[in-house]
Amino acid sequence: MSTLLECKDLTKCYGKKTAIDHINLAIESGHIIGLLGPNGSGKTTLIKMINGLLAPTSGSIFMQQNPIGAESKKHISYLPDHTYLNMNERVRDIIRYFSDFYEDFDEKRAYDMLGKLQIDASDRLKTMSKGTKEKVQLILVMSRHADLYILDEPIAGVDPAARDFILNIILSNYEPEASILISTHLIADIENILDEVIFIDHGQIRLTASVDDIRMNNGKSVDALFREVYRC
Ligand SMILES: Nc1ncnc2c1ncn2[C@@H]1O[C@H](COP(=O)(O)OP(=O)(O)OP(=O)(O)O)[C@@H](O)[C@H]1O
Repeated sequence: MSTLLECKDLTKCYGKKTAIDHINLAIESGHIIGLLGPNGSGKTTLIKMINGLLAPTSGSIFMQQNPIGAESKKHISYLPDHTYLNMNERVRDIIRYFSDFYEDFDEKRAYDMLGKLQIDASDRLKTMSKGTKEKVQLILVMSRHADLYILDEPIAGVDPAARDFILNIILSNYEPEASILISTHLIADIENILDEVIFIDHGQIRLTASVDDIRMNNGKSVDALFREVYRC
């Protein structure tokens, strides 16, 4: 096990608003980590900085000892909270673009997952339901052989019956040495696949713990602990 990602004294301000407040964080390889926090706690801001889409106000981020940049992007597969795909495209054409763009993209894996979810690769995105579009985007992201997968709300639009199936697809399509950082409000649905959680609040880390420790020490599920910690 080695450190994949490190945030050192990381801060992001939007004008006078501090969205991320002097965060220190390390993500080890081979773990599935839930990034959990209430609305506006800073999850998406943190994720965007890790993906090089926002510049920190101060502090630094290192991916495999390198600062965030072109090299780190080769090793991070990112599912954003909003789609960036062209809705007019057919799935098979998008797969071809991804295959051309990312050296680590595995077309066979993408078609296997599409088949399991009975999604027709000749369909255009704009003809699909919101949940199916989300499944396609998740498949694209999980079809890369990345070292770190960052999923911002991966199952929000997927119906409850399909969620377990999607989670299994996530689990069966990443290498044991890779890590997955998942931001979600659907904690109860996802906590069974998590190894660790990070609770974030007002841009600060409130708790980092293994899911087993939470269950043993608190006698609670992660969902129950979250509701207790963040009770309004
Ligand atoms: N572009 C922006 N300009 C100004 N303030 C912003 C901007 N983006 C986010 N913020 C503020 O930064 C804080 C953190 O927002 P962020 O979107 O990172 O939270 P989040 O935890 O992802 O929220 P949610 O769970 O609702 O998606 C919030 O107070 C938000 O209003």
